[in-house]
Amino acid sequence: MLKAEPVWALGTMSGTSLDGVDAAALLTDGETILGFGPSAYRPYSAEERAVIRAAFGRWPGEAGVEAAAEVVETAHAELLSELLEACPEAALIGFHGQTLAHDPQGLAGPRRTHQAGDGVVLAEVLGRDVVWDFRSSDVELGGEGAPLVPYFHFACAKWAGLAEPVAFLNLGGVGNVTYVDPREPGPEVPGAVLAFDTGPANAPLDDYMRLHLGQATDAGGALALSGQADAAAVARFLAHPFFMRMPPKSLDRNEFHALLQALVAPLSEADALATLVACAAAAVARGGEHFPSPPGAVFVAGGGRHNRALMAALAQRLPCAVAPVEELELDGDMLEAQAFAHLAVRVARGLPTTGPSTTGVSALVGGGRVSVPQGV
Ligand SMILES: Nc1ncnc2c1ncn2[C@@H]1O[C@H](COP(=O)(O)OP(=O)(O)OP(=O)(O)O)[C@@H](O)[C@H]1O
Ligand SMILES: CC(=O)N[C@H]1[C@@H]2OC[C@@H](O2)[C@@H](O)[C@@H]1O[C@H](C)C(=O)O
Repeated sequence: MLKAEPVWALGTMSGTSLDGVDAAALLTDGETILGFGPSAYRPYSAEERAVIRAAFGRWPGEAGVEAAAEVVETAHAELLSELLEACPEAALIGFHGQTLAHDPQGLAGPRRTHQAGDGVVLAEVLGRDVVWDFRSSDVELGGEGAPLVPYFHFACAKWAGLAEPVAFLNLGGVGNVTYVDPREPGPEVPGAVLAFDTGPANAPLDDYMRLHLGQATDAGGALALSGQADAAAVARFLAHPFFMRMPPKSLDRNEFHALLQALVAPLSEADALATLVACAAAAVARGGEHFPSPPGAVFVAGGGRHNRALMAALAQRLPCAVAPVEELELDGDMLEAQAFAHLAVRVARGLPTTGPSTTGVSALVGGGRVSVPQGV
């Protein structure tokens, strides 16, 4: 176990959007952020993306999973070797892997979650201790296994010197939010954080663009901005049982796929995208009703903050200021990768990474396996 001195750690995220892998360096003792280091990004090629996409929804041992894991490991090994040249002092790596399937409620079989990519392989290749498989033990102990970034959001609020409750919103393929009260001493203290997935965010937009326009994304939200949201479709979306559940709660990337694509199928392309944007924003606003008190502001990270239609819809629906995390001098493209550096240090120090208020697990859990290079 590491001592409590701060160490440089690298963290990675390969998110549900499947655009590529983010990696970032962080100086932390697992509680306090002491500095941000270099970061790097490696997109997946179209071929690599297809291999991973073919394994979506699959569990270990099923067809295509090994090939997907190999793509994930290779991409991470390449990116992390590069980042280690910029930050050779990094002692530890937090490797999230790529979520292929997530069923913590056991809706389609046993309760389980599946991140492709083997930390043992990466530890050997990179010659560093690798912390990985962050979600399984939380799910095994009854939690949702997600979201995992909230304890890092708490550290970010402290780092930014905030003195009142705020929310951090990640708009990836799926959205997740953390209500943070930085007046509390630590994230594991009851009342310090409340976190949950808000609902689908960019995934339905990307899926629609790919299926109807042969493009990866609605850049800047331009097409959505030219359309009109269908209020009846948004109301039907909000009638989904997910929105009746109390947090903590989490989502599989594709849980809303069929419903949303069917709801917008009769609409024009611009109206369909405007409606999907309105659904993502409405889901966040619905989630905000669970906050114990109104936050001073919602700070947004993840690719969705580049979508002007989505940011405008959020500003319209939320009862407080909405701003990108850059307003706090944080990097909204690297926040998740930095979170896994922070979480790796927490695991190495034996500190919890999730708790009742973030995943619904009944006790504090330090989730993650540590693999040490054997040098063979
Ligand atoms: N310039 C842009 N304009 C509009 N949307 C964008 C832009 N840049 C990124 N996005 C959206 O953000 C998505 C990527 O966001 P991000 O990298 O935060 O997701 P992720 O980490 O893969 O997902 P998750 O957080 O759910 O795991 C893209 O797929 C796209 O939909
Ligand atoms: C199972 C899984 O990989 N979930 C992701 C996904 O993408 C966003 C949202 O859903 C979030 O809960 C989670 O990722 C972030 C990093 C988290 O665990 O905090």
